[in-house]
Amino acid sequence: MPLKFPRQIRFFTHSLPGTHLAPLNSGARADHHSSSSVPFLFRVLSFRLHYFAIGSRINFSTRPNRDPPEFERRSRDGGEIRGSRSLIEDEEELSNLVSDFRTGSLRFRLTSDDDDPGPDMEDRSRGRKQDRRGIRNKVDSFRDKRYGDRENGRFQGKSSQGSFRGRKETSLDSGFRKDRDRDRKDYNGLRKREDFLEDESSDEDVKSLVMGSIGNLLSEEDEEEDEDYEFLKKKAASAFGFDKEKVVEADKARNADGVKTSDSYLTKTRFDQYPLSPLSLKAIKEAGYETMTVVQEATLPVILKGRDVLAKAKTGTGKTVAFLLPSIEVVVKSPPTSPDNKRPPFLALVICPTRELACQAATEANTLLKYHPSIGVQVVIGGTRLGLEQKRMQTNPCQILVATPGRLKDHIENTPGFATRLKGVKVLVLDEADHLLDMGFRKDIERIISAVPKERQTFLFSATVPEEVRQICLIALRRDHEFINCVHEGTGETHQQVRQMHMIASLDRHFSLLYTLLREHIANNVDYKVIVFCTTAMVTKLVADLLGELNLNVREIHSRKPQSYRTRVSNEFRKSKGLILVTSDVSARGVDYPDVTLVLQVGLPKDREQYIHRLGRTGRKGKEGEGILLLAPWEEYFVSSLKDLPITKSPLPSIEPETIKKVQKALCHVEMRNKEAAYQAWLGYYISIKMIGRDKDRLVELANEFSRSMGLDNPPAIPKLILGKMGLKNVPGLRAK
Ligand SMILES: Nc1ncnc2c1ncn2[C@@H]1O[C@H](COP(=O)(O)OP(=O)(O)OP(=O)(O)O)[C@@H](O)[C@H]1O
Repeated sequence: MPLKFPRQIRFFTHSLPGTHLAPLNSGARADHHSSSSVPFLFRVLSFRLHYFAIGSRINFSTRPNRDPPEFERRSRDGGEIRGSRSLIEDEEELSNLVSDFRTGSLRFRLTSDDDDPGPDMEDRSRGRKQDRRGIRNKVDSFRDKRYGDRENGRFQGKSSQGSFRGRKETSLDSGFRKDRDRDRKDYNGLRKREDFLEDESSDEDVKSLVMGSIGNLLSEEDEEEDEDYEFLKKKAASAFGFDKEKVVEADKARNADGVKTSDSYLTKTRFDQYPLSPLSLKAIKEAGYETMTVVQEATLPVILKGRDVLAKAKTGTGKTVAFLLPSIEVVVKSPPTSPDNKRPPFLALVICPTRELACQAATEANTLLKYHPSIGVQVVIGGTRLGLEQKRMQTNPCQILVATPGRLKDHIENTPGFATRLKGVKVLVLDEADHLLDMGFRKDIERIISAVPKERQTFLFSATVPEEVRQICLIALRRDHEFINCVHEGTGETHQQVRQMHMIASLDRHFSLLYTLLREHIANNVDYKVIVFCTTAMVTKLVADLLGELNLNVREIHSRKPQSYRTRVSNEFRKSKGLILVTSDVSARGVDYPDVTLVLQVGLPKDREQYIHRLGRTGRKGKEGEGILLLAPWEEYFVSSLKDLPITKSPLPSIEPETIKKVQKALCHVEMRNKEAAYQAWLGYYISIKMIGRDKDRLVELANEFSRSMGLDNPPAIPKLILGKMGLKNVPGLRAK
């Protein structure tokens, strides 16, 4: 039975609540963390799509607000999936559909308007109206089915009060609108992203295919449905009794008092003004932390009261200490476990998105624990042998565990006694929460949340809080959690003391330009310390090789390097000056390299958040810094997503003919196989970017431009199998082997 899954599936978004059905008080926590009780729908919703359609048509849509580039306009065809069922009836089916998207196992055919014009506009509009009615009924019946039994209990009243009231409503609505306006972000949640891919998989191409295909599906703009969308949002909120977060705008409050400026990261509040353990205070002092940073001052009192917290604060402003310090307090206050206990409980669990970040958090924890000899920290991360970690955890019992999600899940499933130890968790921290919740980690996080007790305190910290995070709050945080926003509205999420520029140059000039910019920076900064971000691991390798050939002092970090190497280089870069680190997004978030003078981003960052986090490697702790984003003309559209940030277009520095020759010569020395790998990875990356990847012919033209920029007359041949996986079979301009 044929089923058409055309373009317009629209999901509910953040406004749907999950488990937060009870008024919260300290004694009524038990329900609030159950991931199992979270309807699947909410997890689907977290993809930030709006679910409208029922009947025989399921439509996907995002709402792009920018004019697409020329080549995109040409191919604004959307895409249609044909499947074999005609109705998504319930959560399970929806779940299957989405997990099929995730795994790419769903077999679908993309058709263009040319080969299948679909219904005319009038029909579509009629269809939509029916769909809207359908979804209204769906919301009602979903609520009744799931929560009918609670209507007479604590849930009752919440729905009648509604949740979109007063300031909270305004804040959420405007935030939501802003988010909708960022069209690509609306389906970012559906794409496994590069840094995750790099960390977790070697098969970038397959995943790129999945990303690209999904991107194609989520392309249609449809402004007509605003009204219904609003209706549904309110209806859903009312149906599920969703309370909005409390927004504590720390900077704003202080500005009003005239005490400090929005960009000052330190406050006058001392740590000893709070009831912290004297041993922690001693360690804090020794670490050189005299007063609290803004985020520490804003979150500590709330956390010490026992509340869950979602905190947003700019990069490099001390979020790690902000969540570790109160976590340590919880451990200090817990009764000691018997030394005979073979499986002593973990009391605090910190989850970080990358290995580097996990190691860094553990190091900070050890600094704060200096005078708590009885409290131990362990790190479990990918890239090391599971068995070694198992042994380490057995021989060095610890109360604080810092982990990356994938490896943590591995231990839950494979390490005897591990799950039991997790049952002791009193504090759960999700660091860089938004990144953790990128689709690739979402399932792991859900699994982890279901493995720790419901009765616990939870903190989510990040410099960026997109919609996905708000949705995961529903399953991770208690309903009475506070959203502490330390980013003063209007200042943007980046630091004022970091000068941001973007430059637009054709691809063939990128390498020479990069070299020129680095040379200039080095000449002007004796203690230069530069991070160059590249789009993929293999492009990173290529750029590092090239800069090395040009005799610059370069190190590289990306997922294709062994973990031991990554750790060594990371430590070296942390301590050094006069060094350039060329890296993929594995270094984009959270990594605390002091005194970075310049962050140079070459090519399109995967999204606005990633741009902000990458830039955040400079200007830390109130220091000055500089950021340059180098794009090709066809990537310039991305800059509009940064329009609220103080980034300006910079003229291009002149490139000496000598420089061009030197770079060309250096390129000749870069190994051919590295160029081939970079070319393939480049294609894989850009095919996942909707604005670029969906016009395959144009994409290949651009890839071949990239190939020429590496000094190749002919683009490298790509194995047929990979071309097939990338959906690029028979695209003119490609060479197959
Ligand atoms: N109260 C404090 N006083 C001075 N320095 C501090 C204080 N708290 C933390 N720091 C230092 O500030 C630096 C940045 O902290 P951290 O890495 O936690 O920032 P972050 O906000 O998590 O950044 P990102 O968003 O990039 O992850 C670290 O070197 C840390 O040791």
